[in-house]
Amino acid sequence: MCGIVGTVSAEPVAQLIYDSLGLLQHRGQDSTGIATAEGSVFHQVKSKGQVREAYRTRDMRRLLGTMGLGHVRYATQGKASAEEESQPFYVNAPYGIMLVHNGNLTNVRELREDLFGVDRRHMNTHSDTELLLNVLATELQQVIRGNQLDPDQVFDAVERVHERIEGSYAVIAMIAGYGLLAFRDPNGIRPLVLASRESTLTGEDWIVASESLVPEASGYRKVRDVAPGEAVFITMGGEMTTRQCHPAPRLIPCSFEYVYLARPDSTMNGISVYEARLRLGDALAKTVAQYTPSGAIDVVMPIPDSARPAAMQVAQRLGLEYREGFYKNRYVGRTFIMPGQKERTKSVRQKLNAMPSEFAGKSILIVDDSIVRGTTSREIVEMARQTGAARVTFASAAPPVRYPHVYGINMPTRSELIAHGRTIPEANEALGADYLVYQEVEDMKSAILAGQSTVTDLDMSCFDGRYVSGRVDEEYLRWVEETMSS
Ligand SMILES: O=P(O)(O)OC[C@H]1O[C@H](OP(=O)(O)OP(=O)(O)O)[C@H](O)[C@@H]1O
Ligand SMILES: NC(=O)CC[C@H](N)C(=O)O
Ligand SMILES: [Mg+2]
Repeated sequence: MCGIVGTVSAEPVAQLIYDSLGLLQHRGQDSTGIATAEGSVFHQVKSKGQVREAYRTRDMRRLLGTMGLGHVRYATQGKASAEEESQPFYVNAPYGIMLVHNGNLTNVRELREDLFGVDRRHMNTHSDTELLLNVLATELQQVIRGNQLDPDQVFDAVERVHERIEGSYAVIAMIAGYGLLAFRDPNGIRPLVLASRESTLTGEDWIVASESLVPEASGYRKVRDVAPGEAVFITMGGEMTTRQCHPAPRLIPCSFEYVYLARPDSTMNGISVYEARLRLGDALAKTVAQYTPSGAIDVVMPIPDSARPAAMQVAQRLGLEYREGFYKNRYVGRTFIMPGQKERTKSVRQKLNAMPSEFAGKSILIVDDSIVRGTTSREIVEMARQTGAARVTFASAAPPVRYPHVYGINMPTRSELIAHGRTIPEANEALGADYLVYQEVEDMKSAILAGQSTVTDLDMSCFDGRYVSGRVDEEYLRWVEETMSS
């Protein structure tokens, strides 16, 4: 997933970007970077790890300027540990462009060939973001007319970028001396919001970010979600222009944002993430009641953090007690987005501890938002048993994850997914619970989409194997499996 933010302001922006990245930390923990523009000079600081440890005071002092952008990375291509793949990426022509990207491109093989063979561009990393930046630079170079770059030329370039790249992308880029560009893929898979606040110098200060909680926390007013296919250009003087740059945009956002990725206090595409999670709990309660014998559950327990809203609703709907039996160490980050299975498994035990008094002799319904590799659930079931639970039922507020996610979440290999090629009883054998209940795919969709009409479809490819963009077929999935290790 990754978190991105960009801003044009009347005041220095480094601190605002740093604070925003802290708020987006849940979207990526591998590396982080900030770039600012002081006139037409870029300043940049990048570092491995999380935001709080990444920037020193002397780094912040160097980040001068009133336009800037930032990134927290959760790698989907290349290596999480590769410093040269951390973002932002920079290219010096035309003008000088600095770019951050949330998403994952699916036609990287063709892009790499064309960029080298036709455009004569050298790629120095395995990152798809480097490809994206070079496509943008090539297309911008093609459309430049006259001495001054204007928003129309920038939008023409984005139109051409949409024609060349496939997959998911929410992008923010700075063009040196000109302004800030933001655009979203024509399926609106990854999120991007636009917000502003009054400013004495420029009229308005602008911010674009992955999630709405970012501008809200800094006193900005959300203007709207950037539309699928749309591009926004904000000059360094604060003048904002937008244009739809795709002939047939559709809004098919990633369902996994609502299930797990996004913070619950964000609203995405008009849907409150928290409320969607509550509704996922309502729907799950019905399925739990259907598949478990009556009297089989004494208490409902969430796996902190992401499962709390759903678990609360399950308890309420089933008229059962809600208890917090797992204590979460707040200093350990998210497990699922860590690179490497060894680290993920170790982290579950460091992160969660079961309190025996909540388990001894009880029949527990453990609720999680999703089961992907089964790293968390396997450990949790074992911990519950070790602490004396009489019976363990496990329920997932998302359906079985049976297919790779190719749009920005690092689950590329089918064999690592606990539900791939397995029936639910077979998956449960691997988990070791007494009962295993999954949300139904259609129930998930109705729960997320309920009560609004802006979004009518969702990317649910990791649950149903239907990929909404580009050519994602068996051959491509095999190639990803061969080239990516997680
Ligand atoms: O089946 P798995 O491969 O273990 O993946 C699923 C688990 O990973 C996530 O938790 P994570 O610890 O990343 O974040 P959270 O604290 O927000 O729940 C998610 O909430 C599930 O608990
Ligand atoms: N999760 C993301 O959005 C990743 C962005 C990009 N594909 C990278 O690997 O850096
Ligand atoms: Mg979790």
